[in-house]
Amino acid sequence: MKMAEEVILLDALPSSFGMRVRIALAEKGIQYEYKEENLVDKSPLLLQMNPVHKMIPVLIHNGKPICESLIILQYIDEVWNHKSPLLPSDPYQRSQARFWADFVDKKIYDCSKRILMTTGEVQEAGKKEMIECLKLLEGELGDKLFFGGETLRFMDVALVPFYSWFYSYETCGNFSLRAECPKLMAWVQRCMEKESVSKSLTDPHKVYDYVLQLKKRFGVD
Ligand SMILES: N[C@@H](CCC(=O)N[C@@H](CS)C(=O)NCC(=O)O)C(=O)O
Repeated sequence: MKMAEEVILLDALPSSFGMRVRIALAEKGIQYEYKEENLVDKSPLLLQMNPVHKMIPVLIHNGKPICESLIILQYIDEVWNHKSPLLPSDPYQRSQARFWADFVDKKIYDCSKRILMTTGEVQEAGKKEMIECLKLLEGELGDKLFFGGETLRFMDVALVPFYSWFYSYETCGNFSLRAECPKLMAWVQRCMEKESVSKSLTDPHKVYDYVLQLKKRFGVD
């Protein structure tokens, strides 16, 4: 890394989107300063660096902010292109990795919210759709070791943080994702063998504590 590079990550431990950035920085071997944000009392720095969405994660590289986790991953890949490429060089393969990462953002997050923050029929529909989505992802993984093929790439980094939330989905939804999606679980284990992943993922029980706080705050039981 060049001298005088300053890399700061504004993040919150339970955030899957933040975990993505932590994994990418670890894959690239980038030293950075981690700053935990309190999302119910956001810092002036976060409001200044992400005035549009006021959300974490934000990567601040030499004073300049980059927002939105998937955009941050692409930025990291372009700036630190000396090792561990996240996106493939072939344009079609790149488009496919981006497509599936976008699918995760459009579907998985939405199903999670229904599983964690609703009850009854809405929650049931969320559970059903989550299983459908994960099975679809299993199909895309096929017999490959990783979504990126032989090694961890963009789509793996985009998806694996949600594993930290699986325990909460299963506990709140009273169902077993592990039983439904064994191939995906085997992929999670392969990802977890990488230090960049195991060190970046937040303990599922800590995520669950956070979920319980959220439920209390929003009056969901
Ligand atoms: N699309 C965004 C989502 C980021 C996001 O949802 N961040 C949440 C925490 S997980 C946040 O900062 N929430 C604060 C708020 O909504 O006020 C990304 O990929 O970075």
